[in-house]
Amino acid sequence: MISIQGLTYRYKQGPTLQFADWHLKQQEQWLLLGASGSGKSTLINIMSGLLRPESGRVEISGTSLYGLSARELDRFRGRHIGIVFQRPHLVRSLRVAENLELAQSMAGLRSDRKRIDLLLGELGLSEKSDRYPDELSQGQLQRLSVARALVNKPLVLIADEPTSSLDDQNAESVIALLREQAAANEATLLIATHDKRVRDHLNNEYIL
Ligand SMILES: Nc1ncnc2c1ncn2[C@@H]1O[C@H](COP(=O)(O)OP(=O)(O)OP(=O)(O)O)[C@@H](O)[C@H]1O
Repeated sequence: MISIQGLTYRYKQGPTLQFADWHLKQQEQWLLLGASGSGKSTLINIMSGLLRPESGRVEISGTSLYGLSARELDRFRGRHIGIVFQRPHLVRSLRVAENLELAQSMAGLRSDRKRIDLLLGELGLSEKSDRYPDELSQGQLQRLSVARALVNKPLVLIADEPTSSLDDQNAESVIALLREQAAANEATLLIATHDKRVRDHLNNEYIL
């Protein structure tokens, strides 16, 4: 479903990174593990379509990401790849539901308020639908970024260090939320982390 082959990346004033081939099947749930500096964020960005590798391929459901034009890649990413960033990427001047509508229109999809209301309900944010991001707590913002990642029913849900700034209880609940939501949306889940607390929860590991 998602696979990488022969990937390398070279930073101009930095190291050349090589990544072993990897194949993730539909609906599998994986951890990407590695010490600080081992290349997790680099690999996540390449697999998310955000960073063109020096060589190699990333294939998602038969589409070679870096064979697409920039415009096609933007569309594909918006439509099929849900990314939960370490810090939520939200538009502060738009309300919660409007942020999700924006994610739909950026992927070239029609506004689907039913989908938005369903997700906000599942993530305990129904009452915040007309609020602005600045009016939300950290935990609520994190749930909103999960909603944003899932709103277009992506094939893949990718999270980069989703628990690094959280206490034990919140870390547990974010992992549970990602797992449940990936399963409910039939998405493949990939979590990059160096957080040992996450390790017990998923049994597929790719180690850098
Ligand atoms: N813009 C850059 N220019 C040069 N080198 C870079 C750049 N970004 C990252 N690197 C180097 O590339 C390597 C991999 O970095 P990356 O951020 O992918 O690691 P990571 O595993 O995500 O680390 P962490 O867990 O600390 O976030 C590191 O040695 C880093 O110093």
